[in-house]
Amino acid sequence: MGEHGIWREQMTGVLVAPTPRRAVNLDNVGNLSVALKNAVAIPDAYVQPEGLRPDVPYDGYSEETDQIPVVDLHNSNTGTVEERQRIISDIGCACKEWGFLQVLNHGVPDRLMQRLTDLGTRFFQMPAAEKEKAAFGQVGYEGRHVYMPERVQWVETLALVTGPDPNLEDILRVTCADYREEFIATVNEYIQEIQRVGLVLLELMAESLALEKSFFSQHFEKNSTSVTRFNYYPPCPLPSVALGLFPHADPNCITILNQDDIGGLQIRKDGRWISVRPLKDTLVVNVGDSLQAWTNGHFKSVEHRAVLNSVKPRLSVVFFYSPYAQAAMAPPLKLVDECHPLLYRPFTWAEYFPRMQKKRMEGKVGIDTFMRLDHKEDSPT
Ligand SMILES: O=C(O)CCC(=O)C(=O)O
Ligand SMILES: [Fe+2]
Repeated sequence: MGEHGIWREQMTGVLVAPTPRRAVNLDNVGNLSVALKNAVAIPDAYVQPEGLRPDVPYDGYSEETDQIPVVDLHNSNTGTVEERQRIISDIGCACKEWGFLQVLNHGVPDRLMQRLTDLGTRFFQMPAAEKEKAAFGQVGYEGRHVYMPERVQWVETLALVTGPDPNLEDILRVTCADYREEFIATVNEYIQEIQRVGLVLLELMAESLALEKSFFSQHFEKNSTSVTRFNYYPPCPLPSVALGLFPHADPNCITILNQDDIGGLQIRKDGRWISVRPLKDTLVVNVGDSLQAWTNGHFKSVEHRAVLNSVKPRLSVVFFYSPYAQAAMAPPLKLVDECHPLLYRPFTWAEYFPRMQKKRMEGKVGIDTFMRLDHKEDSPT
């Protein structure tokens, strides 16, 4: 069962202690300093080492923010050949250059997205004891995310296996009595919709690489592996020293994220952190490490992190999508040539996932450690 959640730590009074437990340098934090004027302290475990503290505040939007690719899927099925070709090419560029895009007109009803985020928020706003009834180690509720020894991420999560053997009903069995049925039905409805979007994206991605349209998607149609995770970031009195999620790349193939309108997701491009502006009714799409390897490095997984604000809680619902566990992710010959020598050996999700999980990776190095052909220390762990 879960240990202390963030809220419980607040209850202990640590967050309202009159004297800061650690001196915090508020220089160079831009407009966050205003919000931080009345800040007091947060538990030491949430204070990150200098090098990890966010150098860009959650709403520090820049020119680069506006260059993040936004692709309108409206004509992906019904448009002219040229319109469809344009979408394919935009998605291809986004996956090669950014590993990241936002998609509009994806077809998931706005009402459903809203209902899902409302129910997720309702879950996290329950008392700690209620949430902890849904804590089962790696799945379900987790109120304290220790990432490196002694370092904790300022987030609470609810992780649900949504494929191939969903555990949603088991996880919620003894909690959320008032809205359990509605929560389960809404998640199930959302999963149907988001899988459909995922398959469309995988088809467009394959076409952008001049592969058969079903090259990737055929391995997702039956028994795909998916986890859906609700991330809840309570307001943090000292957002310039804490982190919601440490920098990481997702290990799966593609990630589709539905978020509220607060903001806090940042991606790293060419060494710089860029704040992603939440766009209404838009889904965020990440290339994950497995797809980077499967495409022989033509697509890049994106390093990203979640930063905090001191005023409002934030919720994101993240769908991590991978093929069925035994599907061989082998780069196609078409993507291997003199300029692009074979980088990764074929692997399955069943093989990669447990290895990656055992070794907590920092930043964007997981796939290279385990699957890259020229990696020297690829020893079994
Ligand atoms: O909440 C976010 O914006 C990021 C979530 C994320 O990166 C993850 O859950 O892997
Ligand atoms: Fe992520």
